[in-house]
Amino acid sequence: MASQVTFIGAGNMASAIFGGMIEAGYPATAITATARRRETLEPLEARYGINVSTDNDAAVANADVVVLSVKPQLMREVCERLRDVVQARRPLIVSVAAGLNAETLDEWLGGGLAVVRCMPNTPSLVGAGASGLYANARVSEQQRRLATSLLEPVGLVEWVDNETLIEAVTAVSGSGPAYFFLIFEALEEAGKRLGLPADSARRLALQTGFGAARMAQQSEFEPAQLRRNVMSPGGTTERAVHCLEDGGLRELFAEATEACAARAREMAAELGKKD
Ligand SMILES: NC(=O)C1=CN([C@@H]2O[C@H](COP(=O)(O)OP(=O)(O)OC[C@H]3O[C@@H](n4cnc5c(N)ncnc54)[C@H](O)[C@@H]3O)[C@@H](O)[C@H]2O)C=CC1
Ligand SMILES: O=C(O)[C@@H]1CCC=N1
Repeated sequence: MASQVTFIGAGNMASAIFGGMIEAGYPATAITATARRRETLEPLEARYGINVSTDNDAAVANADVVVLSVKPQLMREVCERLRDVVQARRPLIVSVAAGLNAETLDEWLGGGLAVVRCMPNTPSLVGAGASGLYANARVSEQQRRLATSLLEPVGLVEWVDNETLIEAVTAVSGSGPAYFFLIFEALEEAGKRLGLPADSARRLALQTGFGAARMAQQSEFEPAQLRRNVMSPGGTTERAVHCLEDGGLRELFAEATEACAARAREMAAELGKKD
């Protein structure tokens, strides 16, 4: 029988994950999602056929897995209210919240729990996500496989063996879609400045990003070689790439990802503060 999975906080990330699970054949009847208001839940119930509830305690009472998917700032209150029912049931806890470490979550939930910390990203909504996962010492091999099977339907799953690496995952793939959206915006603007109609510029930019990613995933060559293959000596790409390199693109990515990881650490310190 399928494990009973309860999502606390039926928002974007939760619906991406359970939507993917259902598409991959997971029984909707084994999935429950909660929110504060019924209006949030009704469309999800109608679309996916999952169980919905505004009562977090009741939704956790029979769960094998509890996916914590409310905003990080709400997590403490949500966890502390769930403490009794979680301690009675002791399900596998999976958190997708940014900047909250496994130990803090475990403490808020009363302690001694198997906790998987996951950093997914929004392309999970279209089945092309990338998630980094970390398991605390109480997570069994079978629970690891279960967590993998929940996340794999919406994209790539990468386990890390040190929790601090979740900050690096956040900097690369959790926040990463925003970097690429920014590049698409900039490329579209640049295309327009060169005279392309706006809609053509956007389509060309997006398809080029998609094509480059797909090609790099399928190719036997690494991205640097694929880039060199486009750069004919003395040609157009060489000029453009030198311009980006001279402008400090690599250093900017190093700085941006460091800033991102530092913010994740800051959030962990702020949110995990003891009273
Ligand atoms: N948006 C992103 O790119 C990413 C988000 N995350 C994490 O995912 C988590 C959720 O983010 P989103 O889905 O974007 O937020 P969201 O705002 O779409 O979803 C949160 C949901 O929680 C519900 N909620 C609020 N209080 C509740 C309570 N007391 N009980 C039950 N449900 C309650 C809200 O009604 C809402 O539906 C966050 O912790 C965030 O850090 C992680 C990776 C990427
Ligand atoms: O910006 C944030 O805090 C969240 C976590 C990763 C993506 N969005």
